[in-house]
Amino acid sequence: MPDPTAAISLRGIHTSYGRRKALDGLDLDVEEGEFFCLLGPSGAGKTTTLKTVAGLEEAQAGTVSLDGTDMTGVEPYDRGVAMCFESYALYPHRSAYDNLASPLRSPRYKLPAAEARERVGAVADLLGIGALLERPVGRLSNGQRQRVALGRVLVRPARAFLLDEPLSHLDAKLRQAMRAELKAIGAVRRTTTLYVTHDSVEALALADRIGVIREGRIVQTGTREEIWHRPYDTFVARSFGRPRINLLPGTVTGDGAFMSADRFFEIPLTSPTAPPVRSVAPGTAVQIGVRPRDLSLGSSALGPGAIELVGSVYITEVLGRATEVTVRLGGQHLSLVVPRADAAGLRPDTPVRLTVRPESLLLFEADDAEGRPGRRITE
Ligand SMILES: Nc1ncnc2c1ncn2[C@@H]1O[C@H](COP(=O)(O)OP(=O)(O)OP(=O)(O)O)[C@@H](O)[C@H]1O
Repeated sequence: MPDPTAAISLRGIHTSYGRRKALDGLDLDVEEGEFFCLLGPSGAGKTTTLKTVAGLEEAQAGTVSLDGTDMTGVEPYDRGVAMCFESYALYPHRSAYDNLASPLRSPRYKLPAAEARERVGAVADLLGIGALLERPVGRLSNGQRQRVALGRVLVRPARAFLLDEPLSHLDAKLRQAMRAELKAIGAVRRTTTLYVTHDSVEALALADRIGVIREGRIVQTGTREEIWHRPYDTFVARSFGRPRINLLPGTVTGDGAFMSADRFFEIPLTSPTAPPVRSVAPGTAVQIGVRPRDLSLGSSALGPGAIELVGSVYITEVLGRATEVTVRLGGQHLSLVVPRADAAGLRPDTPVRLTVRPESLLLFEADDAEGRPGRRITE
């Protein structure tokens, strides 16, 4: 059943292009006024989801409801959503102002000229293109054009904005600045926004909630905290955080510890502060997950109760003010990120002690033979 209170509600959406499944029973609810990021790798079905909401793509099965109303048979134009594509269509010979104002001249809005001017001015200022309004779009940089394209969506009075990777053509610095501005626009307008990205940093920065999509289905929906601390499976865990979460294969022992696959090290799973583990039969193949920033060098850094591991340095790599240290533990590698000063003097083969708090450990089922990601076992 669609959620009648949700601004956007999708149920059981199936879409195929020929024999290729793009959406495979997708369910999604975006609440009124929410900034919702749909995150997933290339080909996961993100653009198809947006097009389905906009009515540009007809699903073979499933329902789309907007504000509780079933959209079956409703034309895109009448759905009241504004969509911005990654590839943007602008009028190159017309000014940025004209490009921004033209949607407001459509019979749908017919805004009084003064109000249209005011809306265009406000959006242009937010997007940092206020000074470029007189210039023909053909003479703007790619980044500036992308902002005009985004502006064309944001000027419209819409029940929802559908944005497909709108920052993808911007350089890193501008992306960061625009993220903050987009967040501000969201907060001011309180217009429901469904935002597609494959960039987890962007999703974490912008979203009220995130939906992680894989192979045409939503794997997990949650706030950034829920998704970070309680990832549904190893796919979601790997999708967030750079360097990536360490996932080491092993088994569960009879006395409730994790034993690495090469039997080189053991990690207790029953410390008083460790998250409870669903009961797993001894011998079950599992993976232990530890994020690189949750590991420290030296035995005392994390206080009493921390778990200690002993290995040797494999390689170090400076990442600005921090250093990524890859440590060899028997046959496996574990990556940690430490302040640069802590890594000074580390050379390949230097013996090191690592510590981690029990509460930072995540336990997952093993990924299965077909590559299906293992689900989280820790509560
Ligand atoms: N018009 C089309 N014809 C054939 N196959 C398509 C078409 N549009 C999408 N697909 C396929 O459907 C699947 C989902 O595509 P979609 O564009 O929704 O993914 P995406 O998550 O947006 O990816 P990207 O980040 O690369 O844009 C892919 O396998 C894609 O190749």
